[in-house]
Amino acid sequence: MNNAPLGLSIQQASLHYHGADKATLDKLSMEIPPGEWTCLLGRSGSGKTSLLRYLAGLLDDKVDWHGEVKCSDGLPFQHRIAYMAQQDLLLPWLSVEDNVCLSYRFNKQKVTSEVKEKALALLDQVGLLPVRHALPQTLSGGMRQRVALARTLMQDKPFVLMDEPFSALDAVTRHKLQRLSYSLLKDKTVILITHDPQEAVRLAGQLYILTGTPAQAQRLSLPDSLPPRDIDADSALIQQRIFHLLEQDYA
Ligand SMILES: Nc1ncnc2c1ncn2[C@@H]1O[C@H](COP(=O)(O)OP(=O)(O)OP(=O)(O)O)[C@@H](O)[C@H]1O
Repeated sequence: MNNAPLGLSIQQASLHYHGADKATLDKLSMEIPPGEWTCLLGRSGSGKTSLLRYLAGLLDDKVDWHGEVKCSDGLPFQHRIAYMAQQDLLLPWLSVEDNVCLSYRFNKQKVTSEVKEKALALLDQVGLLPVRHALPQTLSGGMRQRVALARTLMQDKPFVLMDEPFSALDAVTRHKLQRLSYSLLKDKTVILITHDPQEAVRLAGQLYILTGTPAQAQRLSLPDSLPPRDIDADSALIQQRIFHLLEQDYA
């Protein structure tokens, strides 16, 4: 099987919730390059989550959608994505290890010894092997998001859609988890929604900001350095520009 990372092209997309007065997105175009992180910013309500949920196939019966979504290999996009949300969505009655294997249970696939081995290897990578039998409520927020990250990796999909997965964490834990996620998802094509300009500039291979009502996507340039970036003068300037664009859109 060819495991080369895949890209995605979204062209002239419009999304309109049934019964809503006007469209949420209109004429939105984005190029998502393979094997990179594409970060998506925008004021609250601009339509970031709607876009991701539509791509994940979660809005098919709720919206009218026009436009083209094309994978670089020409095959359908849906069913080839993993989704990681702000809430870790761990099942409280399952152990850490069983939560990581959840997609197998959902798909009624057997959790074989090979599957278990893979889950344990991933828990080791996210530093949670010692707590594999623990229940989620006994873990800190950062640990729970690491379980969610291991579960996302367990699904082994070429596309990973992340909706503010680090936003509830303290600054240091967030920083560590950004670095860990970036290294473990290195062969994946990631779309990350964030409200944090610093996080966006740190992780983005590509940066879009949704502006206007209905929203369109505007691409911003990034420093020449490779992500994950440290804060320097160039990245601070881009953060400033993001703030400026967001402020204008809130006005
Ligand atoms: N099920 C729904 N039916 C009708 N309108 C909806 C529905 N879900 C969201 N919307 C509307 O679509 C718009 C975009 O919402 P969305 O949650 O995608 O924005 P967002 O940019 O992700 O916001 P935030 O940053 O606050 O999470 C909002 O005006 C919202 O009220």
